[in-house]
Amino acid sequence: MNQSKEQRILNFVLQNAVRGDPCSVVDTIDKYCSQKEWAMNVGDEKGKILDKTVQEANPSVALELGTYCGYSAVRISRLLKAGARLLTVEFNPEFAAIAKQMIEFAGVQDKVKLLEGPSEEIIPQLKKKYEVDTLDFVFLDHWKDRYTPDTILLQECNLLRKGSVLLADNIIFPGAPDFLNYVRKSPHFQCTNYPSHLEYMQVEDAMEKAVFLG
Ligand SMILES: CNc1ncnc2c1ncn2[C@@H]1O[C@H](/C=C/CNC(=O)c2cc(-c3ccc(F)cc3)cc(O)c2O)[C@H](F)[C@H]1O
Ligand SMILES: [Mg+2]
Repeated sequence: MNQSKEQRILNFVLQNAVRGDPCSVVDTIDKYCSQKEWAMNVGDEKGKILDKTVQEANPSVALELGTYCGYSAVRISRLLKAGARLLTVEFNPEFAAIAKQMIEFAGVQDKVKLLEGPSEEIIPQLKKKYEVDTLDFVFLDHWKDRYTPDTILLQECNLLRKGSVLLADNIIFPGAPDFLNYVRKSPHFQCTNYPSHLEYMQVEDAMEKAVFLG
């Protein structure tokens, strides 16, 4: 049975990156996806915006929705302080298996917990089952029409506190118009837009930061 694209990306990392070196894993995925096969990783240009936002937030507990191959999980976790952790959610078992191997190869498995299942089921479990009080940082990069319902769900589950930072990918392409509307119109969020480009392409894209005001 021939391999999936995601399996080919993982194999390229296993053969070309440096085990235990998250930066080399990130760079190797970018190399493969810019030269061989496009894939929906946040990429290096938007990745730099992600890096700055994570460093500014300096989270103790971070959540990612949509792990995919683990590119942004490795990218985020390499910046976390000692004792800080990233919970990343992925409901596709094949992608979860790839991401798990990617995270372990990068050597960040002690900082990252991959939660396999749909975000709408996992978010309500974060407090009791995963011992989360509130989230300091949330990266939204899963199905674009799920950004808004999951942002509402995070609030309903009391997982956001004054200053919690949400960062959403793909505001322009593929686009998340209802999310943009929701957070920009809400008195509970302070929004900032970061123009950029679609990963590995010369197509306009953007990220939106939405800080919860309580
Ligand atoms: C809904 N709840 C979920 N729970 C857990 N895991 C989930 C859930 N929903 C999805 N997943 C999981 O999260 C991932 C989904 C990522 C979706 N991302 C994109 O579609 C996306 C698309 C493009 C794109 C741009 C140009 C073009 F020509 C074609 C595509 C660019 C991007 O940067 C993207 O992020 C994963 F696949 C899915 O299993
Ligand atoms: Mg994306």
